[in-house]
Amino acid sequence: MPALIPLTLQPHVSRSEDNTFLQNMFGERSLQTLVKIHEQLQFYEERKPVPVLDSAAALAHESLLLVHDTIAQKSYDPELPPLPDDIDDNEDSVKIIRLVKNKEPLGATIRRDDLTGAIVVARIMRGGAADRSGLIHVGDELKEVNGIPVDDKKPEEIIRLLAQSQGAITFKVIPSVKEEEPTKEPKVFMKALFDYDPKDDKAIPCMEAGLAFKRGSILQIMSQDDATWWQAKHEGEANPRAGLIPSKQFQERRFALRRPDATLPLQRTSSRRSSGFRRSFRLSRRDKKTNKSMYECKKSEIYDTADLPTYEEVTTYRRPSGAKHRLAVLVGPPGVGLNELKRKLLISDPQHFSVTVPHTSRAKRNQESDGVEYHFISKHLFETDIHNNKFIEYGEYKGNYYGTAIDSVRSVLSRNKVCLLDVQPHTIKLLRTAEFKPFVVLVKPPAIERLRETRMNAKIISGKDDKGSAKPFTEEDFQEMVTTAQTLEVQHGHLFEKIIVNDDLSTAFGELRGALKTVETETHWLPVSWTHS
Ligand SMILES: Nc1ncnc2c1ncn2[C@@H]1O[C@H](COP(=O)(O)OP(=O)(O)OP(=O)(O)O)[C@@H](O)[C@H]1O
Repeated sequence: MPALIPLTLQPHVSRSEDNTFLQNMFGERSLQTLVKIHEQLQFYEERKPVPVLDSAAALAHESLLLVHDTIAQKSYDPELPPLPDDIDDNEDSVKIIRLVKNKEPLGATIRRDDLTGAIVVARIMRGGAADRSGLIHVGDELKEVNGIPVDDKKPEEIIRLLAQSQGAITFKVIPSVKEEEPTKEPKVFMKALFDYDPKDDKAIPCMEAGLAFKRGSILQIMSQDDATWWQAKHEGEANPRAGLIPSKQFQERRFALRRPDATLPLQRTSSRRSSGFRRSFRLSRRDKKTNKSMYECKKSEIYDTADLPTYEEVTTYRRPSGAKHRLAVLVGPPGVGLNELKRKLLISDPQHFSVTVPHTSRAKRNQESDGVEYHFISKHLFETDIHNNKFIEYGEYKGNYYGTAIDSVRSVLSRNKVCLLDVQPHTIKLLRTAEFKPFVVLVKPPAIERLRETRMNAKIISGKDDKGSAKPFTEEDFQEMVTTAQTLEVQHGHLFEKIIVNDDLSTAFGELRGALKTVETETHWLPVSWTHS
């Protein structure tokens, strides 16, 4: 039934199409409902109704918020019809997108398609403005920005155009046929083993989209879709926007190319002494005369080319109560004070800390007991054990072998004690297993001026002669300590979870003890591979 046109309007309606239009409009049910609501409201307004419930105002407020929330949670993106398969190039169906952009970047990168020459969206940064809008997708072809055609523009020019625009930006795009699958927030965390600054990276497709980080940073990897550029953000960072970082594979390749010397054997930092693995033996020895340079390193010091430090996947770990402790590994240049720090730890809590008992093939002396100063074994057995890789480190001095057996470490750990072990840096990688979960600390010397001040009365056990006599530090010792520490940090920095400067001894000791306490009791990051053995 045609609706009636109000009388007041009738004289103005002369054309038949106007008449049809008005009839249709007044015939619409929604309009009629609105008019009815309007009339009811007017009716009640005049009667000034009293609320039925005292809490009516609060209820109304709550309902309003509920309605707001319901609406806010709904997606009102326009549902575009899928593109037909037989899309004609000359008849591109375009999509007009209007985004309101504040100061943050758009969060998308573009490139010129080699084949078609078109400007296409190369990637969408997770959590960025473009991603959150859900309207722009990888592969979309960009035709216009704010009405300016971009076909003939270089990607850099377009980026500039985008960076300059504030507020609403209108894009005209030809949507890519394949739309990206929405993915769940990934839970992959990587510890960065190198420093990275996109400003120094010529290869990055968009410097502004890069994410800078330092060695030791924990990164949440948001996307590994691209083989060369991952998307990541700093762990715990509230901002959902991801940045570009080089992928593990790509960075490894770059490191391998950048460091042709990586395959060369390491230069010994000191020809004077083969420092390091004598140390873990010395603490448990009473015979102080025959220590030090008596051991010759037998393990290879070849730099492992597989050790290109990029990223290591990590996860959170908290030592279950009663579980074995992580192995506490100390590394540092000769004379820096590792022995002193271990001694202080042992004295501070002998029930809690312990060291390994070394093995030797030399004959037991009268005052010695097997298993106290050393485990005394035959030369033949020592050689068999070497052959069977039973030693973490071993050496030979005056025809006798000395070494730290892996089982000695196990023995300390199985007594539920923290095992303090100091090793040569190249040994660390043998210990990096789920069983030992080594917590590796580098002890560094302070600046040389401070060494001169603090070590005035200290003595270094000289390795120049075989007697191992203790002598005051020389200027050369200090210099060597500083340069060795620098080399250690450059070559093995990625292996250290903690770096302590041994300036004031009690401060350094406090720091070391605090760090050990933290790994014993608190949640921290650990390589994923160590958590499922
Ligand atoms: N912070 C410090 N301040 C002053 N003296 C120190 C400090 N740390 C260590 N020393 C002293 O320096 C000397 C060398 O220390 P220590 O023997 O512990 O070194 P080390 O790292 O074990 O060296 P190496 O393995 O080459 O023997 C000792 O006399 C020690 O008391």
